[in-house]
Amino acid sequence: MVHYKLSYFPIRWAGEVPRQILAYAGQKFEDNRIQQADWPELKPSTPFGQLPVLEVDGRPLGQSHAISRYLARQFGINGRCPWEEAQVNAIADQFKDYLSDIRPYNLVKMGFAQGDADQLYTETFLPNFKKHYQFFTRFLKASGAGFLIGDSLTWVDILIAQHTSDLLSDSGSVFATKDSIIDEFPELKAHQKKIHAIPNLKKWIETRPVTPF
Ligand SMILES: N[C@@H](CCC(=O)N[C@@H](CS)C(=O)NCC(=O)O)C(=O)O
Repeated sequence: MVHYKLSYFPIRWAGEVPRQILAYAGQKFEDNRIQQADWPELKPSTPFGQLPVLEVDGRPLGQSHAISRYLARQFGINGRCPWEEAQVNAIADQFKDYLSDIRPYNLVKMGFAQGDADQLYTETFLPNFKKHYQFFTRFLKASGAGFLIGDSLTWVDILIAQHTSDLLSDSGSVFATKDSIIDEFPELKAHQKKIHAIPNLKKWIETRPVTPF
């Protein structure tokens, strides 16, 4: 049996989608959470000096989206044909652009930078959130099946549903916001509920370590 070891810091962030793909697939894996004090010694041995890293029978793979794509392909949630795979990649790349656009806000919310969180919320987060959730809504409407691409689950459903869930007012996340902003995107709200009701994902979410992001 293949041995999967996912190394990341003890937070959800970039490690959470690979973890959820493994959980969705019912795949046992080593959920290796690295404490900050242990990181400097480990860093030089990783492919790109960063985490997450997935080890597959000891072979390391870096970059969170590459890890997610690899796992998604193994477990049948990377799109059902080359066109769907390309669409999945497009959503994943667009999501990275979105994260890059809202990075100043995220860094302050996570406590990694100083700044006026309220001002960044209004000027940086909100316009970019609305812009991207309009894009994602179009994909959900085109699918008509409650998934972003095609008529079945792909890993970008897991990616976007986790982000939506972090924004909910009762999420316990540092990114929790007013429900009214999610209410403007009913398709995305229903999408999050649908994806997180998938039994293996529901179980993972209920039992995973509680962290602020
Ligand atoms: N593009 C990379 C970014 C990875 C990344 O930024 N990792 C951060 C944690 S989220 C990290 O390893 N920071 C520690 C360091 O750079 O020394 C990915 O998506 O995997």
